[in-house]
Amino acid sequence: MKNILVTGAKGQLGSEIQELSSQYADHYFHFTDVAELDICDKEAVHQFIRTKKVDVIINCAAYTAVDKAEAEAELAEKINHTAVKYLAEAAKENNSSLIHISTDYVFNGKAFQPYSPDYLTDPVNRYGKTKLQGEEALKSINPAGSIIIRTSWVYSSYGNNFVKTMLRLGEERESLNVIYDQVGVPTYAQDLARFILDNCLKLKNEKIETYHYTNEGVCSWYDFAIEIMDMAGLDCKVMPIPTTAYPTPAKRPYYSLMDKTTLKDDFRVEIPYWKDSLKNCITQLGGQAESNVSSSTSVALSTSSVEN
Ligand SMILES: NC(=O)C1=CN([C@@H]2O[C@H](COP(=O)(O)OP(=O)(O)OC[C@H]3O[C@@H](n4cnc5c(N)ncnc54)[C@H](OP(=O)(O)O)[C@@H]3O)[C@@H](O)[C@H]2O)C=CC1
Ligand SMILES: Cc1cn([C@H]2C[C@H](O)[C@@H](COP(=O)(O)OP(=O)(O)O[C@H]3O[C@@H](C)C(=O)[C@@H](O)[C@H]3O)O2)c(=O)[nH]c1=O
Repeated sequence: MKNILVTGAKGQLGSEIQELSSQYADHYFHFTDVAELDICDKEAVHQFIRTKKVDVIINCAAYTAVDKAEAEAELAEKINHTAVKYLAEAAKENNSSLIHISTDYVFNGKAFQPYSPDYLTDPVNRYGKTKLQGEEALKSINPAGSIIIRTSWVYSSYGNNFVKTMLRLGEERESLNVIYDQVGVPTYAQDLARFILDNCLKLKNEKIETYHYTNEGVCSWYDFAIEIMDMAGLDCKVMPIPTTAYPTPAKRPYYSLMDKTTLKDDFRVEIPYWKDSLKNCITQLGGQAESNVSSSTSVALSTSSVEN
């Protein structure tokens, strides 16, 4: 039996872990979000981990608003860096392991083959910079049995994400411009949650390992949007545009593919193809919709009923 603390439990990944947790009844879970445990509160973090005798911390808490982070750099830095340091220090003191989640946005997007976990990092925006600072803090403190899992383009039926944005805009508009020259891999938070719960609760490594977990395959945001509209049965026409035609406060990496070889070798896992997982999520959204909107006939109709 492991005593597990999940931070940021109301976010996409935290919610998926929460939903799956009943299938892992041999463990005890503490689900906390900022109201129950603010990870920026050093004393509260130390006290929680010490008094609850936490064995494993799954840090799903983060500042994830990529564009807003350009203006709120200090807050992003506090949550994505300083708080990770507090969690790592508390983990080290209490012999707990820390499973920390990071991002493809630590890379600069200029590569042309998938980034290995030890490839040179060089974030192009504030969010990526603060996430990299968090990784570095964790590595230097090095609590035993801890890992960093970098993932990308996460979506879920919970929280806010690209899939739910596309479903909403797809209902509201006849056409939509979406960037075709940024490529990466969408990741269904439920798949990542399952991977963590199945594989990461009993790690024994002495030195922090960094792994990459995304769904299989590759696409651009444009391809992703086309597939979302198609699977949801929406008529909205998706038009491909270059990054230059969609100015945003934060730059995004053009190329975000990450090499999963070491994760697959070490954990012997099969990872779902992105389109199969997207279908599962859209089906789930449809199911949630039907229970919320009695006259709903399509998945797309329903997204606002589950939007935060
Ligand atoms: N979303 C994505 O596309 C990707 C995410 N990641 C990483 O995966 C991890 C999980 O992401 P995801 O589930 O999407 O994130 P979400 O933004 O959905 O969830 C993060 C949660 O953390 C909470 N939180 C914020 N500040 C604090 C705090 N001080 N103390 C405790 N909780 C806090 C948020 O609350 P509130 O909403 O109130 O701020 C929210 O509930 C993060 O580390 C993220 O960087 C990596 C790649 C892609
Ligand atoms: C809404 C919209 C977005 N886009 C583009 C902008 C951007 O390049 C891309 C994705 O936009 P979003 O703002 O939804 O996604 P973004 O917030 O950049 O997503 C990132 O979030 C963080 C937390 C991560 O860690 C990353 O892995 C990644 O998932 O799509 C369009 O081209 N058209 C549109 O209508």
